[in-house]
Formats: sequence, structure tokens, C-alpha cells
Amino acid sequence: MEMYHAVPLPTPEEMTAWDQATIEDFGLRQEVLMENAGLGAHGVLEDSVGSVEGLSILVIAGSGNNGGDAFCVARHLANSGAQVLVLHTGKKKDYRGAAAANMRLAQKMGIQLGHLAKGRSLLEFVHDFGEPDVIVDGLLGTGFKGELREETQEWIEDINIFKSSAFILSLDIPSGLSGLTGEPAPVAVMADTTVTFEAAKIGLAMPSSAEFTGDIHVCGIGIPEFIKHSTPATCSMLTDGVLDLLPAPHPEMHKGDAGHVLILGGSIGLTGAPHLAALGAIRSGAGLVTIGCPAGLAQEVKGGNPDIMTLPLGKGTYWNEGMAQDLIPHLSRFSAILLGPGMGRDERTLGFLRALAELDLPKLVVDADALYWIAQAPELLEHLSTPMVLTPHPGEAARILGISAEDVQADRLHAAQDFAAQTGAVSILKGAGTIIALPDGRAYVSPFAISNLAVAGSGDVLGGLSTSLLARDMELEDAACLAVYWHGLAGGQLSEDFPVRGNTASDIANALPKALKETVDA
Ligand SMILES: NC(=O)C1=CN([C@@H]2O[C@H](COP(=O)(O)OP(=O)(O)OC[C@H]3O[C@@H](n4cnc5c(N)ncnc54)[C@H](OP(=O)(O)O)[C@@H]3O)[C@@H](O)[C@H]2O)[C@@H](O)CC1
Ligand SMILES: Nc1ncnc2c1ncn2[C@@H]1O[C@H](COP(=O)(O)OP(=O)(O)O)[C@@H](O)[C@H]1O
Ligand SMILES: [K+]
Repeated sequence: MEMYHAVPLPTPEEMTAWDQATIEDFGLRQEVLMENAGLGAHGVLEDSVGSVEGLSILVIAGSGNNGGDAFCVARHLANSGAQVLVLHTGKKKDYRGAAAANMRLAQKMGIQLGHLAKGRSLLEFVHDFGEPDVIVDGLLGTGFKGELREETQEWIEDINIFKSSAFILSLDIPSGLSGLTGEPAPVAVMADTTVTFEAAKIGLAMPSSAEFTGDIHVCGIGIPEFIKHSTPATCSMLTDGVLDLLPAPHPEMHKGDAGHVLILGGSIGLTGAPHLAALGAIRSGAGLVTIGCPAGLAQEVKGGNPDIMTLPLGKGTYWNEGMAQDLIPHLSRFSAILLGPGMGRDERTLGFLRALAELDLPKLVVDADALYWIAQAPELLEHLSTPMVLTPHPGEAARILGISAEDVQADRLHAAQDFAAQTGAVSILKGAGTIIALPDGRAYVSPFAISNLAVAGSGDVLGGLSTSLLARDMELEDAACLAVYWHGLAGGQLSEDFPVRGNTASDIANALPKALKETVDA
């Protein structure tokens, strides 16, 4: 996929590589990058609180380059007429490079400095300085390692005491938050606004970080585009640009041009899942949609909807090995298959899947109970040799990875990357901030965290939607990204119509066309 469909989300390590290439290979001095960061942060603060003239601003400067940014911002704030106190955690003589230069410039300007040494509390200084209107948090950026030292945790907790009385601006990332996972270590500053430099670090894109970051502003600091392109970030955030991937309808097209989706799913008590998947496929523009299911369930699965065709398999109400044979004469009609919604966990289903895996299949989306069976019989994956998109929720991913769902959630990015590497398939790790991971390690993060999508059957709609895009000949990676983004847009639309939830999964499917239209028109 072209990068313009997504914005880069570098890991802290990748960001450092961009900084170093800019400084060492390109020759732009670190002082210049830091100056751009400081000026940018000053601008973001004035955009947020208005003029800083006359405001009391407490600037916290840690001992690394994030502290250097803080000294630089302090200088610009003082120039704008703010009353500034910089509390620095490093000894003056220990600052290095651009941070030392900015510390000296702040000192030369006569800005008030105080040494927040180990054992001292931030509150002692506030006692003399007075209650701040604004706190600028430059304690730690992306460079800290492991769990925070005790004194650092205390300073962070002290900053958070002012959460309701002062405006808190974090530089690059709220101090204490991991730039990689978005988790606190174990505490982090709770900012009103975070100004992050050059690109949001991947941790900032994780929904868990939202309670710490407040609004996020990205501020360019002058890293040349060619450096970012020559060593691209492994992860990126999907944007509206991904919608350009949707094949445009043609006035003279016939239904076959928009693909024929086959959904294999349904079992006793779970007949709604394939039906909802069919709605997802229809509403995203599939030409024809058929549900293949045990013959005894076909009527219930169809649910009286004339838009959905059925392919009754076998005789009874359970999946079995013979049904794969029944499918063979029909397979050539289908352009993509969704396997698994509501398929159930009766032992005989595994026989069906084993026989199916030996057939020559079109592109597949594998979801729900089919993922359950892959966890029970991992060799199924090797036999299913067609290109595939796997769409696990955290529980399904955990079962296949052999870890707990909590482990998956604690580091969703790595779990998604491990899942894609292990299965060799384009993988959609569902949930708030859905991640699309590719077997080569690259990953896309969805910007959507929307409770209207957290309803039973929502994943079935996504499955149908993803399959309908594959059926239109989209590449696996593109189809997965577009499906997740479009599903998110539908959720956004529903959050307006159903602000306290209450929408159904069918509503999600039905919202797809309008959600797309409104975004494209906007
Ligand atoms: N590179 C560039 O050109 C540019 C970089 N920029 C900026 O630099 C930031 C990254 O700077 P960085 O790499 O210096 O790291 P940073 O986040 O300040 O933290 C390092 C300090 O953490 C400390 N520390 C470590 N572990 C700890 C622990 N467990 N618990 C407690 N403390 C711990 C350790 O302190 P020490 O142990 O040495 O006392 C060390 O000094 C980046 O986020 C961006 O803001 C911009 O100016 C643009 C140009
Ligand atoms: N808070 C949320 N924000 C964004 N998307 C969500 C959220 N909660 C759930 N979703 C999405 O809703 C769908 C739920 O799928 P899944 O867990 O398989 O449920 P089901 O099996 O009931 O359909 C997934 O696409 C998931 O990414
Ligand atoms: K910070």
C-alpha cells in the first residue's frame, strides 16, 4: 500500500534513527531540531490557552533531551511574557549536547531555575513560586528504560496533583508513558495536550494512552521526507486516504463485476452470525452473496431476506466432512469466502474444515469458530494454501498464540505482529484501535475507538465487509485496511445517531454506505 493512505507511527527506536540520520548524515544540527520542537510546542500552547503573557508556568526539565526541549520552550515562553520557573532534575554540569546548550541559554536569559534533586518534592518549589497556570512536562520523552525510579514516579504524581487547576502540556509524550506500548511505567503524566515531535510515536496510537495524552498535536521539527521514506516506520495509522482504494463502481457494470461472496457458517443457535456477515457484504457493495450452511439451517440463516441466497449443504443441522464434497461443483462461482461465523464447536465441524482445506479455494477471510478450530488443529493453516485474512478478536488471537487475552491486550501491537508472523496471514487484531498486521512485520493501526462497534455481531459484519472487498479483487492488505477503516466510519456515524449505544450489528452494516458517502463528501 502507498504510504499516503496512512501516516507513520515510528517506534522510539525508529524515531531516534530518523533524528540521527538527520543530524549525522544530512547535517542538520541537533540544536536546530530542538529549537523547532521548542518553538512548535510554544505555538501549540498558545493555540490551546491563548496568550501566555503574565501566566505562571512551571516547566519540568528531565536530564535527557526531553529536558532540553523543556529549556527551549521555557525561553520562548519567557520571551512571550510568561513568568517561568524551570525545575531541572539533572545537575547543570551533567547536561550534554543540545540540552546543555538550551539550559545555558535559559540561564543567560535570567530564567529562574531550581534543581529538583532526588529526595526533593515539586510541591516545595510550588509553595514559593505559587500555583502554576500551566505546567510544561519535559521530564521524560521516549528515552527512558524499564520501570521508572521511585523519585521519578513521585514527581509525576506531583505534576498530576495539578491536573484540575493547571493546563498540562506534555512534550513529545506524557512522561512515564511508553512510546512503544502506550502503557504507563507504571505511572504517567495526565496531560491536557501532548505535542509530539515529527510523528506520533506508536504508543500514542494505542487507545490505552488516550487517558494520558489529552489532545495530540504533531509538530514537524525538520526531519527531511527522504529520510522518513528511505527508512519507513514499520507501523502507520490509517487515514481517510485509504478510501481511495475502493474500486469505483462503473455505470455499465454487472453484478458479477462486484464479486460473489460465499459465507460458510451457522450452526444451531448461531444462525444470526452468517446472516449479519451477509449484510456486511451486501452493504459494502458485493454483487452476489450466498450463505453455505447445513441444509437443515438454511431457512433460518436466510431469515427471510430475499437479498441473501443460500447453498444448503448435506442433510441435517451439523457440519460434516461430506459437505466439503458437496461444495466442489459450486466453488468456481465464488470470488472470495468468509469461513467461520457462527460455525459452532461440534466435533464434526473439524472434519468439514479438514476436507475443505484440501480443496482449491478462492481468497479466504477466516473468523470466529474457524479460528477456534485452527487453535485446536494448527495444521489446518498449512493445508489452507490460499491467500488469507485472519480476523481474530483478542481471545481468538490468544488461543492461537498460546497466551492469555490479557497478555494480548497488554501489548496489542506485538501480539498482532506475532500472530501474523506465526500464521503467515494478513491479520486483523480486533478491538478498539484495531491492528492490521502483515507477516513481514509491518502493521497499520485504526484510529477508531468507538463503543458503538462493541456489540454482538459487529465482527461478523466486518468479516462480510472484508470478504466483499476481496471478492472485488482487492489485495489482501488493502482490503483488510479498507474494511477496518470503513467499519470504524460506520461506528462513528452510529455514535452520532446512538450517543448512548443501543445500535445493533445490522445497524452497523446499514450505516456503511452513508458513512462512506459522508466522509468522501466532507
Ligand atoms: N534526538 C534528537 O535529536 C531529538 C530529541 N528530542 C527529544 O528528546 C527526547 C528523547 O531524549 P533522550 O533520548 O535523551 O531521552 P529522554 O526521554 O529525555 O529520557 C532520558 C532520561 O531518562 C532517564 N531515565 C532512564 N531510565 C529511567 C528510569 N527507569 N526512571 C527514571 N528516569 C530514567 C535518564 O536519566 P538518568 O538515568 O541519566 O538520570 C535519561 O537522562 C524525545 O522524546 C524528544 O522530546 C527532540 O528534541 C528532537 C531532537
Ligand atoms: N471499542 C471499540 N472501538 C472500536 N472497535 C471496536 C470496539 N469494540 C469492538 N470493536 C470492533 O467490533 C468488532 C467486534 O468483533 P468481535 O469481537 O468478533 O464480536 P462478534 O463476534 O460479536 O461479532 C470488531 O471489528 C472490533 O474491532
Ligand atoms: K514529556
